[in-house]
Amino acid sequence: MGITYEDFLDLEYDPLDDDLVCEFYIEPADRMDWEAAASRVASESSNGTWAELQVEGSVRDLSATAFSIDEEAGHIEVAYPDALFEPGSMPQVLSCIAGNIMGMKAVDRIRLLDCEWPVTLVESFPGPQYGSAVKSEILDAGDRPATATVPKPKVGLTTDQHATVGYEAWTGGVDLLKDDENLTDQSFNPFEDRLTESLAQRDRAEDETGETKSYLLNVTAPGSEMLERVDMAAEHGCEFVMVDVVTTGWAAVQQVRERCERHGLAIHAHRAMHAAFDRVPDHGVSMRVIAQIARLCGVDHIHTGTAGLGKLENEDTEGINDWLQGECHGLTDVLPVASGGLHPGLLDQLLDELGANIAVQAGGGIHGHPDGTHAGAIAFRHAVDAAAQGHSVEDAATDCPELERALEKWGTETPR
Ligand SMILES: O=C(COP(=O)(O)O)[C@H](O)[C@H](O)COP(=O)(O)O
Ligand SMILES: [Mg+2]
Repeated sequence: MGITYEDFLDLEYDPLDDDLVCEFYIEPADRMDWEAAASRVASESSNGTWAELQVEGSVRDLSATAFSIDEEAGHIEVAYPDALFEPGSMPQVLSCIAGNIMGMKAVDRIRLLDCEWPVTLVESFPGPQYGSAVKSEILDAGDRPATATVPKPKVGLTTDQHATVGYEAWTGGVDLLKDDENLTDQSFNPFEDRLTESLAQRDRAEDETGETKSYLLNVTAPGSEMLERVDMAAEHGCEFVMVDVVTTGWAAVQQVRERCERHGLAIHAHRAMHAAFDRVPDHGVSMRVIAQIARLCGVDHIHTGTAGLGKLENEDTEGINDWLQGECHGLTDVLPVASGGLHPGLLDQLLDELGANIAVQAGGGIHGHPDGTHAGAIAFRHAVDAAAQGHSVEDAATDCPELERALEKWGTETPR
């Protein structure tokens, strides 16, 4: 029996409960009508190809089905049979639903917009260990956002300078020191030295403030080295690790998740490079899907933007955050991180948009304070506390000179 790509289309098909259903935006190529393009997407992303194939037996059980086409919206839906996927392997799932189809000539543009994950596939992934519960299980953030800061300049500080910035920020009220996305193990600030010296300053800050403080240590590294860094974090008493999830790749994230399970370490996902996939609105993979992948793989926090208030392009943050903290076959939720161009003057607007069950991160918005890091941290934390109680940052500034100075410098505007 011969199959061609037309066999991957059935507009009467009703997806099974254990099908993975993916929604794509597509622009069919000139020579392709909508049905042919939708079929080619289903075919190439499951087990077909451009040529007619002679196949026997159960091969067809692995074929995907394009079952809905909305030409006006440019959206199609494709149902993938559970048997197509290797349980628990995110690389293999993505090699299907975001693989060759991203570059095939049958479509001029294609964007994976959203996935409906079936319980069978969801249960094959660990999901987060803590999720937003880190705010109370590890930190003292309670009902307010967790706060974090990245030393700036993002790389170049010595280990001593880095740890000192941490001390200044922690004693100013920030919960978490965070490495920047490209700070790993460089000669000017070696990984293990940074870990031990920062944690020594963390201990000092905890003694002085009586608050729990911790460190989002960037363990990003090739293969087994990254796992060794996770072990070092645990050995030295750190409660978190940070991973650049897109540049390391999802198989590596899954390995880190497995290692972190052993140590009870929470995972902070930095998403550097995501914009290569999600910034151009008519092609690639949406941040919504990247966030879904990250939750399945088991990160506890992930950057999802600032609802347009910060310095970076943001997709539909609210929809992503709602999914990350919504029900999905019993998966633990994920704490969304708002970061990128934030400063104290934006925090009431930010919480109006995103609520308080988030983490908020500021680098320049703390270290760029006219009176330095410690004052910047005081201003940031005071603004967070006030915003979490529904007060404006202007009102909050009346009893916080450091916040008043921050507002004098940055006002309540988005930076450019
Ligand atoms: O270092 C920062 C922000 O520093 P600053 O506070 O100085 O802007 C983060 O890398 C960005 O937030 C990443 O972007 P996103 O959070 O959108 O992934
Ligand atoms: Mg950064």
